[in-house]
Amino acid sequence: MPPLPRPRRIVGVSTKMYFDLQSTLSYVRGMLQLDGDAWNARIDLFVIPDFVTLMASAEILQPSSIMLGAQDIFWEDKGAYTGEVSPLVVRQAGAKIVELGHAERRAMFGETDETAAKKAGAAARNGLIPLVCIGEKTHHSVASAAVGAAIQECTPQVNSVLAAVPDDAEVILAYEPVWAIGAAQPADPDHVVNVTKELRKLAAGRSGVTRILYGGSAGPGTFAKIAEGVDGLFLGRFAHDIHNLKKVIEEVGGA
Ligand SMILES: O=C[C@H](O)COP(=O)(O)O
Repeated sequence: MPPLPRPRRIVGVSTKMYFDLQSTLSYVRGMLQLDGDAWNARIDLFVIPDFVTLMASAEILQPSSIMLGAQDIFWEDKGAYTGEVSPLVVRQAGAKIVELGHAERRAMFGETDETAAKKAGAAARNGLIPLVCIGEKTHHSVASAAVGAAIQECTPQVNSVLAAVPDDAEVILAYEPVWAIGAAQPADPDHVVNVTKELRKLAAGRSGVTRILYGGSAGPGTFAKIAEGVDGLFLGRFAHDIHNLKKVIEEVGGA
């Protein structure tokens, strides 16, 4: 059987909790300046700021095709859940994407495959695209063992999410090996390609679009080395300089 056509490429950046309020808004304004360039026709672009700047970011991005995301949601839409953020409200605030299961939330805030899956279901129910972060915690020094171990650890992470969303719902999976997040450089390209090619098979029967991104110290120069396995990049620190983001967009968009 010939390989399925690959989905449209997509690049996004999370500000995590790196910026203060004004810095976030000026970064989002900077992204707006990039809109309308030649990449527009070829790739999708998104930004995931903190919750507090979500509505102001939505207003800035309103004239553009740049998609807005939130860094988390709760799995219920309304009720006595003090401190949680409703997927319904996130959608109403202008978000199209919601990031779930990031390694930092798994390590520090008790996120599990089960909670990420429940939140993914809530996202789809509210018309949000779940962007679920998956990845193995440790890196084996022998390359072949590292690939097998990563696939084994990531498979249940992917399957639990896919089981929780309708078959035709759009899903983004961000492969982020935990050991490559916040590092000096991204994971070895062969490792990323070998793991993501296998993970793509887990979603092969779905009717909804499933895109696979790489994240973890990615920046300019990363995409070309792993394009065989992924549909784009999910960026952190190295895209917080808007000039770097522009370079990545041009690389992924093929300009
Ligand atoms: O959300 C983005 C990823 O965790 C990557 O972050 P990083 O590029 O700063 O390592």
